[in-house]
Amino acid sequence: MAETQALLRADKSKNKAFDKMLHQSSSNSQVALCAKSTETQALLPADQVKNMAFDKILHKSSSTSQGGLSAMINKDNEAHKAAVAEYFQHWDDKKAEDETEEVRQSRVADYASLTRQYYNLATDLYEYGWGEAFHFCRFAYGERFGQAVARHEHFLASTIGIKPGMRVLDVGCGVGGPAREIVKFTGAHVTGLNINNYQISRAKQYAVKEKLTHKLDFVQGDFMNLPFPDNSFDAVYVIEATVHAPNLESAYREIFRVLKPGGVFGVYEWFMTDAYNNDDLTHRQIRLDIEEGDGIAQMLKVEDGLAAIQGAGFTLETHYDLAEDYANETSVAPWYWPLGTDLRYAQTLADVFTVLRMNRFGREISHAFISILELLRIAPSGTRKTAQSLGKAADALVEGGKKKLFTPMYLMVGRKPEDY
Ligand SMILES: CC(C)=CCC[C@@H](C)[C@H]1CC[C@H]2C3=C(CC[C@]12C)[C@@]1(C)CC[C@H](O)C[C@@H]1CC3
Repeated sequence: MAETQALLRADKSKNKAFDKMLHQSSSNSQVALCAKSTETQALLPADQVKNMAFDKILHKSSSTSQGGLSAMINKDNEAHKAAVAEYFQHWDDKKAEDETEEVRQSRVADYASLTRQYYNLATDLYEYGWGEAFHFCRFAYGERFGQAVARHEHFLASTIGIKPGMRVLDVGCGVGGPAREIVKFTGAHVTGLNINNYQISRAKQYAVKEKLTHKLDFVQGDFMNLPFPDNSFDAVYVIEATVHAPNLESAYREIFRVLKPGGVFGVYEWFMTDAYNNDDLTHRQIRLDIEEGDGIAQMLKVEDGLAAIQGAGFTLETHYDLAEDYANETSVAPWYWPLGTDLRYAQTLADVFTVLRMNRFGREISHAFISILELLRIAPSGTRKTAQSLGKAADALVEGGKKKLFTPMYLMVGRKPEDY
């Protein structure tokens, strides 16, 4: 029964990258083998099996690599090329001035493969440049980069009241950096969910390495169709992930469904602010560059998010923009500073070196190096294009942050009514 339902729910859309590869790649027989390897896979929807096989071939053994750079060069070239083509078809030659609703809707319709392929391409660069927690944060006086990142996670965990013994869901868990930190900080059990197979396999490995497997599970799945029964979790959190949703209210409604009555949901959401004007071409270009370089089909405004969380059934308990904290509270640097050019915000000497892998200067050097690796065929085809697109997004994030058009940390806390 459950199997039939899973098959009925299967996304019928074709995985173009996989099909292209099947015809081009030297690893065809490997693809076929992977696609029908285990009994478990026979129970999964066909497209999910295909995606798993594709991702396995693309990443080869790089999911066990130590760091981003060595993982980056250990890829199947044909599969990487196919992933780049599938991802960038949505943005190549698309300019802000001639953006139409139709173009945006075609991205939205393809959100699942768009998000999956984005993280197939960007994960190693993220790990190399930023670390294992894929989100922004606020910075306090004298606080190291890593400390600030962890504090952002602690803040959400304590705001939604995560306690030892609770069962918690992390939606869009990346490679599990925040989930590991929240387990250590609270003693709760955390299940991480992610659409990208590669991120899930890395998250599982880090959990083993840090001896946390008794407190952590990682499950591959789409947050638009959560693979959990109703009323499963005491708390759910999202850190900068549901911006990939094709429909935010439906994503939040799934979270509402899996939460127990009285359970709490906390999210740091990416939004364009009230200051954003879509008729202003400069504003629109900033939004488009962020969307392209961050794998986002369509970014919404704060007002849409507030309507979505309440429309999903939550009682909204708290909402405000943590980015505003820089102006009036305890932060000494804006959230976007590590991507910019101003090294004076560094709180420790170590941060100067950390930030050199992320900021404008460091990016220019590392992206030139990556281009050489691709020319020498050490890095797979399309690595340079991906790095350039991430760089463009970084500039747009800084610009959007400076102009207060965009925030990556709009906090919303909602509760599922006790009597639901
Ligand atoms: C995409 C979403 C919803 C969240 C991720 C937020 C951030 C962790 C990333 C947004 C832009 C990313 C860039 C990098 C790391 C991760 C982000 C800050 C790099 C610094 C990684 C190293 C590359 O050489 C340059 C990247 C620029 C963008």
